[in-house]
Amino acid sequence: MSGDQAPSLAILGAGVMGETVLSGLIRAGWNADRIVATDRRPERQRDLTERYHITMLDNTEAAAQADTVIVVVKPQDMAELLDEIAPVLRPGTLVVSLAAGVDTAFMEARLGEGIPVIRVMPNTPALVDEGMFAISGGTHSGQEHLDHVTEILASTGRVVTVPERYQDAVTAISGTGPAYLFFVVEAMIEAGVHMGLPRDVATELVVQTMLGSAKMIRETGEHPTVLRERVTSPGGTTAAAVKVLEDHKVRAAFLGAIEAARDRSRDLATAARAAAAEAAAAESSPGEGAGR
Ligand SMILES: NC(=O)C1=CN([C@@H]2O[C@H](COP(=O)(O)OP(=O)(O)OC[C@H]3O[C@@H](n4cnc5c(N)ncnc54)[C@H](OP(=O)(O)O)[C@@H]3O)[C@@H](O)[C@H]2O)C=CC1
Ligand SMILES: O=C(O)[C@@H]1CCC=N1
Repeated sequence: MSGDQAPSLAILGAGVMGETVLSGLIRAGWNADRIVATDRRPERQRDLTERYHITMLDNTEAAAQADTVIVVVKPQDMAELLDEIAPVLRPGTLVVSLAAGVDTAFMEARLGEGIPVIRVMPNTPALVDEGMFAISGGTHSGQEHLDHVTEILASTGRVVTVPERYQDAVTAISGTGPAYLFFVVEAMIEAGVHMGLPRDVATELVVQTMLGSAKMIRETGEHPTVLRERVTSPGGTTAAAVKVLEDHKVRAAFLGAIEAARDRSRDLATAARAAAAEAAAAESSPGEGAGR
């Protein structure tokens, strides 16, 4: 472990999700001088420094100093980033990936023997401390690593440990899930506006209804079908609405959409491996165009 003064956590690739984690740590009381981050674009680096008072470094400087390195680049950029930091990691440094599709075997193969890795699927509601994180350990990680990552992430949401084989489905449900719910909210607001409600009134009605319904599911512990049935008066408005949703096969559309997300998560693993193979080919024959 590094000394008291050294940064103990590095966030490599501070885009949307990297900043979500970063802001959560700061809100949870982490001292900004214990966090370093990286990003490719200088204007983004300046912006993050101004807003969070953290130090922006390059990837190797950050990875060499931190006890825990969180990698949050797109799956296709992961091979290049892991190859860049592998030589500078100190033994025992924990590497945590938040990328969809990138499995622990892929990370371990690039980082080398003995580097513990954890795969996490986060979601953006962590920005308001209501995130959902599912974490899985790799071959060289133990319970202490899972506990450490749980402690870091728990400040911004709930954390569950799952077998890694569930991660593509998790990605489709909770990682991608906020987008489905935002989509439903958008559609309901537009319906309100279509029927003549002022947009701000429609938004207030829909957002509070979404929040209240989520809270009701959690706090009553009742099955959603039971809660829906309680809203559905015989011959009433809800029955009329649900019939239209069933006629349009909305339930089947959700199943299809979520399966598509799960399949895309699997494809991203293939894409990450293809990007790695392409980079290796370019490295071994630099004269043929794609060499760095
Ligand atoms: N957004 C979400 O809701 C969720 C995202 N994730 C995962 O998080 C990861 C990031 O997604 P997201 O935050 O949305 O994407 P972003 O594009 O917003 O963030 C990635 C950031 O990393 C930067 N970057 C890329 N390569 C490097 C590098 N080699 N060194 C330093 N910085 C680099 C990018 O810079 P540049 O813009 O120049 O490319 C960008 O700022 C993905 O793997 C995704 O699967 C997981 C769950 C939810
Ligand atoms: O769309 C994506 O690929 C990322 C992963 C889960 C949510 N956003």
